Amino acid sequence: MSSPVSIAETKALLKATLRQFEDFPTKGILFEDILPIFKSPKTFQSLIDAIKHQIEANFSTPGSKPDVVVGLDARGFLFGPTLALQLGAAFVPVRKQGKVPGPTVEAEFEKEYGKDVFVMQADAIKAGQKVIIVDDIIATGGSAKAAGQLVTKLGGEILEYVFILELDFLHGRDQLDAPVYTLLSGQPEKLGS
Ligand SMILES: O=P(O)(O)OC[C@H]1O[C@H](OP(=O)(O)OP(=O)(O)O)[C@H](O)[C@@H]1O
Ligand SMILES: Nc1ncnc2[nH]cnc12
Repeated sequence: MSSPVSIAETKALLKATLRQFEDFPTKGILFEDILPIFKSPKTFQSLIDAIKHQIEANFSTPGSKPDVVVGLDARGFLFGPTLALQLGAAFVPVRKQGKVPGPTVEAEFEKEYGKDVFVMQADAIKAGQKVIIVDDIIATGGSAKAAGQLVTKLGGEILEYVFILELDFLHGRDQLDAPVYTLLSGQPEKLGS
């Protein structure tokens, strides 16, 4: 595997990799496409390394280490399991309604372009477990807030939310009751870091 890259270089790689599509999935939305990240092993690796180092720096004592990484359906599944493995933590998916068998907890939410329902298996998280919630993008914060509600319902403790990109003009982080870490933040068409 390639040698480690700095956080600054990781941000530059990510910024150069993201691309935008107008009026997707609905008119008026400028869609940020993160999928090209996963076409480049160097960019994917540096993304995982940057998030892992940040988490290990902030949650390093034995009692503060994450037990579980929760990833949001569907783009949080692209890197959540890899991150969990690197941290030595479990991975738990939050899924959209109708996909999860057995007893569940559910939360309705609104996002930048519509409404949805998130579902988690009721035995997915044990009371007192420490949780990192990951997703690709925070826009209005509706999705992340709903995922956080499910974790809290099961007695999990949210250490931090992690996103690749924050559309900061939508103030999504104001919806969240735990620290937020993002690699990129800004206007979609003119990303700042
Ligand atoms: O902050 P919000 O306004 O809630 O928006 C952010 C959410 O929207 C996107 O997911 P989407 O629901 O489009 O699902 P997908 O991952 O299946 O494409 C994105 O991956 C986040 O989960
Ligand atoms: N503008 C956007 N681009 C990609 N994913 C999103 N999820 C919510 N808003 C989004």
